[in-house]
Amino acid sequence: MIEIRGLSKSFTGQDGTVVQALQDVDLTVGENEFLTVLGPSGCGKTTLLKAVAGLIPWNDGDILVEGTPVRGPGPDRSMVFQNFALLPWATVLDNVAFGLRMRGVGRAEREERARDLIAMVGLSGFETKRPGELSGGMQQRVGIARALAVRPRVLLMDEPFGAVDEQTRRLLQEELLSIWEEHRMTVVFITHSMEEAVLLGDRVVLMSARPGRIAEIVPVPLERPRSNDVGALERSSRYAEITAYLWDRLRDMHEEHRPAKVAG
Ligand SMILES: Nc1ncnc2c1ncn2[C@@H]1O[C@H](COP(=O)(O)OP(=O)(O)OP(=O)(O)O)[C@@H](O)[C@H]1O
Repeated sequence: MIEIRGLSKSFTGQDGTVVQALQDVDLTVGENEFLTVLGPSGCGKTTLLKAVAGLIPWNDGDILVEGTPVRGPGPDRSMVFQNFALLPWATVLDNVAFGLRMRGVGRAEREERARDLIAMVGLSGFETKRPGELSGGMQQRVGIARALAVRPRVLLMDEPFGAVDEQTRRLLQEELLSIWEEHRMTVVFITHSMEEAVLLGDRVVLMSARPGRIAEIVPVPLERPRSNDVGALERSSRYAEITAYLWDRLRDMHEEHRPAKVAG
């Protein structure tokens, strides 16, 4: 579904220093797979996602989505950002319908589709509100509805639940799981939370510190559907085993990058 081959990306800062954000990344994401990505801060997770979204150019390598090389953004891919990135002056309805409007979908159809999506994310009744009038969790629901409005084959999520409280995060995780269970699409989901990575993912990609590479891919053989009893899943021994393994691996990766102690 998504094939990333030999992807490298560097940034040149204003002072001329070059930061190698990604180096030789190979990754294949399966059709309708839910892939979660974990890695230390600054290892290039967002850069990887933006490249797949077609939002930034890269130096080397190829990205193919359903066999077609990525050359820029497209209706087959939608992105959900951590900071919601909604239009502050537009209503919930207009925010959700925005992508459809850009694609020339007529008003009646886009509003109908937007209303359905608003209902799907539990925001019926808030159509005429503006983002500033909503809580963080509600704003992220709008972000998700907006991303889904164009019926993408690929949903790219950059730490979407990082800015909301724990309870809201849990609700959003369950909602996302149930939307994905019903509508199936390929999801690449970045998170800083090991628990979240395991709870949601079919596989967890561990990225190493800069320059970002794929350190390991850990399968998550937990049963699906998972949305109906996330609590039971978290209490299972298999869940505990996988999260413990990820902890160990991330600790090892951290140790590898710690400067060696000087003797004496
Ligand atoms: N536009 C840019 N210009 C210069 N450097 C950049 C730019 N975008 C990212 N970088 C650098 O590239 C590296 C990777 O950044 P990226 O945001 O992809 O990391 P990340 O893994 O998503 O981090 P975090 O987990 O903290 O969000 C970082 O060192 C960052 O400073």
